[in-house]
Amino acid sequence: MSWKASERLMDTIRHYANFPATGVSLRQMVQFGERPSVGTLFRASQFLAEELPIRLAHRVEELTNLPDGLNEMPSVKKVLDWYAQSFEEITVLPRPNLERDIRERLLNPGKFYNGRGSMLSEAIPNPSIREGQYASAPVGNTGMNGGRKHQGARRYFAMVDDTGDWPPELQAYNSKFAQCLHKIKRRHDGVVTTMAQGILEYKRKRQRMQIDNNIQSFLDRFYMSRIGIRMLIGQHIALTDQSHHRDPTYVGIICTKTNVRDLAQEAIENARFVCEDHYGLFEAPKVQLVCNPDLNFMYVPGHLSHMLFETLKNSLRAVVEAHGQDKQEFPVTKVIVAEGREDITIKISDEGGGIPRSAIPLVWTYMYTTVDRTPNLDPDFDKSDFKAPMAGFGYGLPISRLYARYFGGDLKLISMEGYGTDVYLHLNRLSSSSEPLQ
Ligand SMILES: Nc1ncnc2c1ncn2[C@@H]1O[C@H](COP(=O)(O)OP(=O)(O)OP(=O)(O)O)[C@@H](O)[C@H]1O
Repeated sequence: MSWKASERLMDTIRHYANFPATGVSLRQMVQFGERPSVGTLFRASQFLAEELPIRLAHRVEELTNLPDGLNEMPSVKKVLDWYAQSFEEITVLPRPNLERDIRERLLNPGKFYNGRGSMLSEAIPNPSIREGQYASAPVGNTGMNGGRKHQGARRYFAMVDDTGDWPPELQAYNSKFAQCLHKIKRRHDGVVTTMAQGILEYKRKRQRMQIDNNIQSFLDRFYMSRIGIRMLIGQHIALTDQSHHRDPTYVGIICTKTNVRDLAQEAIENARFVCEDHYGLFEAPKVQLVCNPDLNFMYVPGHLSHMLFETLKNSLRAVVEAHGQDKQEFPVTKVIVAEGREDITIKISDEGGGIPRSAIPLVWTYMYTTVDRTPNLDPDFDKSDFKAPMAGFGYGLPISRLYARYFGGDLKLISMEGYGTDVYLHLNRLSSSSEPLQ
């Protein structure tokens, strides 16, 4: 790979990094409906063609300025190059030249659509975070009163009329743009593993056991931003690709009727399977699930599966290790799902001996694990987004908490040392809260 960012590109990146990211809510993401029109998709592409470079630019800036030589680690540089290259690909993609009336139609959809054009439910602040907790750069420092004005002009969703007679350039641009996003998504598949590798390189070089608070909060911001970028990209690709017959409960990758019991059951089976496999058990410890079978809500099934699988794996591991692999019977882990007006809460209770209180803050740090041997980190090992290339890296809990917070939920852990652990996964069902990026 000989790609290298030019000085000019870095200048453009610095310019984009002056603008704040615009958070989008789950509710806004589903407003597209099952089959958005060419015009609507084009508007969304235009939003993303500015928003994604802004988000990527913030990451490049942060990676460039990482303290204490962390920015010099080969794997960190590799990640930085991916971000810069993706930034370039989006910003150089030629936009179509549109006739005036088409531009009018796109910009003032209301006029053509019985006044229902650009309706948009506003995103409310994310309740799970302190203001600015995952924000990229000091906002306010945007010069030319840039940020705000710029932000107001851009909307993620605008319903544009669906008469079908859009010029072919629009359709062509939409599919080029989606292809470009697809390529970028694939390029970034290995970011978590490669970044983890970079942190390992740093820890070895500096002979550090743990990472400090600065680096911890950088990683939180970095991975949170990655969740958002991939969410927007994944959503856009899925919305554009209307070739196959889709499930009507899906809008992009969001399922408007995510069935909690089915997903939990599947996560339990997967975690038990991994546990049997890992410890060579005839039968993994049992898990009891208490959940209303009709409980559905709007969510991204991939995110929920990921969080459940990670926490269940932890519980099963703790149970087996606390009671000994040679046991015939283990205490049952309980998964209780409660349905409130605001939240759906999933409690995972195990009798795996708990965690000492002094170690609780550590479980949220990256790279904290009680697995003796961290597995070999080959960035190509498993590039799938959700499955567990991280086994034994200590990424399970902190990343799951980011997923929960991303849509206004949270992940909490309470332990009784000597007995077991309760993990509470709160999922916000109002879903109008913004991505926690501002
Ligand atoms: N239910 C639990 N009971 C006891 N200890 C736990 C439990 N959940 C997590 N831990 C402790 O917290 C540590 C960190 O958990 P985390 O899920 O972040 O990483 P990991 O399981 O070690 O590796 P990974 O999840 O990345 O494969 C674990 O190594 C374990 O010591």
